[in-house]
Amino acid sequence: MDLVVVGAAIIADGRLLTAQRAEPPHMAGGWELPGGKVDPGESDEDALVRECAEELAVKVRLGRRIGTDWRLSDKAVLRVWTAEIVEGTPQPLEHLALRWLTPHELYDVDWLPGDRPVIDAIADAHLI
Ligand SMILES: Nc1nc2c([nH]c(=O)n2[C@H]2C[C@H](O)[C@@H](COP(=O)(O)OP(=O)(O)OP(=O)(O)O)O2)c(=O)[nH]1
Repeated sequence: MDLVVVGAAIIADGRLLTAQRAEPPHMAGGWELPGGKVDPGESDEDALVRECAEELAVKVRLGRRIGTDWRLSDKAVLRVWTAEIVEGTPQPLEHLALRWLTPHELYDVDWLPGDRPVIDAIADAHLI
């Protein structure tokens, strides 16, 4: 069974929120979608709402799924949903930094390799 990682494409005012990883060392400094691993027995959607609360101190409402399973490695897949913030202002509680990217800035950060096709899909579908 693949390990499932869930990620949120949080969009507000035509911008996409991205977060800079603090660890592990080989990923630190790379930019990703907020999210994390689904716990045993937890639904993907519940995990994503929980991770956004833990990492960003915001309550999110999930929207549509972006694509299907995006392969991260031979053992893990990434599943992504659009999301909107319904409560709070994002704080980098577990990240080095946060950035809101306009469509023009979408490729200005050093995305984790696994995220690049997802960002392409977001751009192609004009989700921001
Ligand atoms: N959250 C997130 N993780 C990603 C993305 N792209 C990507 O390759 N990953 C990788 C990085 C990590 O190896 C893994 C997610 O692990 P994590 O450390 O964020 O998960 P977690 O919060 O549940 O952490 P932990 O309980 O293991 O400490 O997936 C992404 O866009 N968002």
